[in-house]
Amino acid sequence: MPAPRTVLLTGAAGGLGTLMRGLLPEHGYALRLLDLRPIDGEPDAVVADLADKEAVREAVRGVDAIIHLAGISLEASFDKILKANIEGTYNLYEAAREEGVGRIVFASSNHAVGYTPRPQGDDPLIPIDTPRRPDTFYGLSKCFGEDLAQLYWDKYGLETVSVRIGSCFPEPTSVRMLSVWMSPADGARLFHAALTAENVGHTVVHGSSANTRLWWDLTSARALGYDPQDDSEPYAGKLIAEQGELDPDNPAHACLGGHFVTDPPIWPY
Ligand SMILES: NC(=O)C1=CN([C@@H]2O[C@H](COP(=O)(O)OP(=O)(O)OC[C@H]3O[C@@H](n4cnc5c(N)ncnc54)[C@H](O)[C@@H]3O)[C@@H](O)[C@H]2O)C=CC1
Ligand SMILES: O=C(O)[C@H]1OC(=O)[C@H](O)[C@@H](O)[C@@H]1O
Repeated sequence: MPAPRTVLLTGAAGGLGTLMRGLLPEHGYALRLLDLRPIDGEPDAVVADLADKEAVREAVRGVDAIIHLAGISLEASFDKILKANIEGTYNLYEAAREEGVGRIVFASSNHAVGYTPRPQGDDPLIPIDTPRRPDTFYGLSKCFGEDLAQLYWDKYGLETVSVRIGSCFPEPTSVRMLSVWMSPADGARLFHAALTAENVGHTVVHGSSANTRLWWDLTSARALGYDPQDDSEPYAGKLIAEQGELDPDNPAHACLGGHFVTDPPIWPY
């Protein structure tokens, strides 16, 4: 596959989309933007719902690859998740197949395996082939997306890198995030590696920085050429002083998915 230049970024108005709009052009990409919501200062962005199959097909036409971030990013009712994350991701893959797009980078999540106990003491890091244990309907939709990606690779030769993102924000804001944080700059490095590595088929990777307190194995991400440069450790002293160490007897501290394993739906719309 020739190196992609023009990349459709779905979910471009969101938190991660906004960070990536700032960082990915430095890696040489021309971005086409799509979101449900208009984006300030981006009059050419496609404002469309993933439910609108015609609009999605038009948006993917002519791009070399897609970074798929759009969707509901927290727990919500099953009906909402079904529409945005399950049907929406299906519509995007169908459009990509019909338009001959060669590769998608799919924003999966740690919540696809959120009930996995976090390593404690000398426990080994969580491997990338750990069994699925979604912690929410949201996490379940990410399992669906990964399986859809596998189907479209096996059946149609459309490649995907599914990135089980930990927490990608400018700074970690909780003690848990010290272990799963992905700095925005490392996020852009990982997306770049996922777009350019050869022969990925469908590859699943963990998405985080090289944190001192890492909970999961980054081998499959590094095999794409990802070389993380950041570590959450400088934030550790302040966060632990404010919040205390994780309590292994608290279910919301005992699993990879953190409070997603215990909280009710929190999507605001
Ligand atoms: N930020 C993080 O740390 C993590 C993010 N992810 C995933 O990465 C992606 C981006 O996350 P964030 O930027 O944090 O979420 P966000 O909620 O800030 O952004 C999501 C964007 O998708 C758009 N969107 C929602 N439904 C849509 C639809 N039907 N059609 C078109 N656009 C739609 C929203 O308008 C929003 O701008 C999400 O898929 C999320 O599940 C996964 C793990 C961690
Ligand atoms: O686990 C986490 O920290 C993150 O995981 C996700 O999948 C969510 O989209 C994000 O809003 C959370 O902050």
